[in-house]
Amino acid sequence: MAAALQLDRVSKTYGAMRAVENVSLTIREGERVALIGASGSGKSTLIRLASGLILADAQGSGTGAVHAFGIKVQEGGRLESDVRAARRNIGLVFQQFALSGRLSVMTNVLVGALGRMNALRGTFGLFNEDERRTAYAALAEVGIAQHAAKRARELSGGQQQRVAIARALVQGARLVLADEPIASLDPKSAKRVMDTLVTMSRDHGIALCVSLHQVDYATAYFDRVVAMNAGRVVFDGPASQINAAFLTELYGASAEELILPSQFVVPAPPVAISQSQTVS
Ligand SMILES: Nc1ncnc2c1ncn2[C@@H]1O[C@H](COP(=O)(O)OP(=O)(O)OP(=O)(O)O)[C@@H](O)[C@H]1O
Repeated sequence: MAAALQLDRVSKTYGAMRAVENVSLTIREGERVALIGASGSGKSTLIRLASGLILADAQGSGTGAVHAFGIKVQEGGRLESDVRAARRNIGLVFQQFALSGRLSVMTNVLVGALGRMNALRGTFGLFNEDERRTAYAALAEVGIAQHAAKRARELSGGQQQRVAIARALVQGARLVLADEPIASLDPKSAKRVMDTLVTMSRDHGIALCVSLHQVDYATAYFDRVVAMNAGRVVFDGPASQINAAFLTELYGASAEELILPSQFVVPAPPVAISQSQTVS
């Protein structure tokens, strides 16, 4: 079975800055991975490389390759000519909500269906009844169907993130890459968004890779944690091995950024987000 995501010796340089250095990483179908690391460690760059939004350094054939479900995204510093085929399987959720604020919530979610529509229907946004039903069901699943007719910009940050998650569902994404999806949110909204992401992943078997500043969320919601430092993967293993001492050892002076603030209340364990629970 092809991996949901496979990065093979991928690097990215900006001028003299090695943002990502020789990273190889495999995420299996349905697997949930948290990506942690201090500011500037390369998390966002890695997610952008994985989705083909930016090109890796050219390093000769056989290196710098990214595949999603066996379909090539890029290799050797070149984007695959039919990158749309790979992107169809990849849903993206960003820190800044990446919705069209003046369009309705419903239309923003329907955008997820564009990749499967023919050019004419897509250009004019001629969504059919089936697509509208699917979009409404996705909005209901993330708990914001009641806001379907509102403009996206009228929603709170957390609600907008849930619109982006509904859009990934409508897209039929089998892998969701989320780049600091809770960084701009208050703790209650952040927890709700994390619950929604993990529930979506569980219920639909969608692989999930989420970059997070908050180590507490990484360990509470994910079995596998990948930690980055200065563009390199410096830890890839079970969340249970992550503790304050480990982080201090691993990150030295920048550990403070990663260690839980003492007043933080750890969110409910996965049992609270089991399949039987619907997101409200
Ligand atoms: N477009 C760019 N041009 C130049 N340098 C960049 C660019 N994007 C990222 N960098 C640099 O690459 C390094 C990695 O950045 P990246 O945004 O991937 O880190 P990050 O771990 O996601 O950080 P944060 O948690 O603060 O978002 C940083 O030193 C950053 O300044």
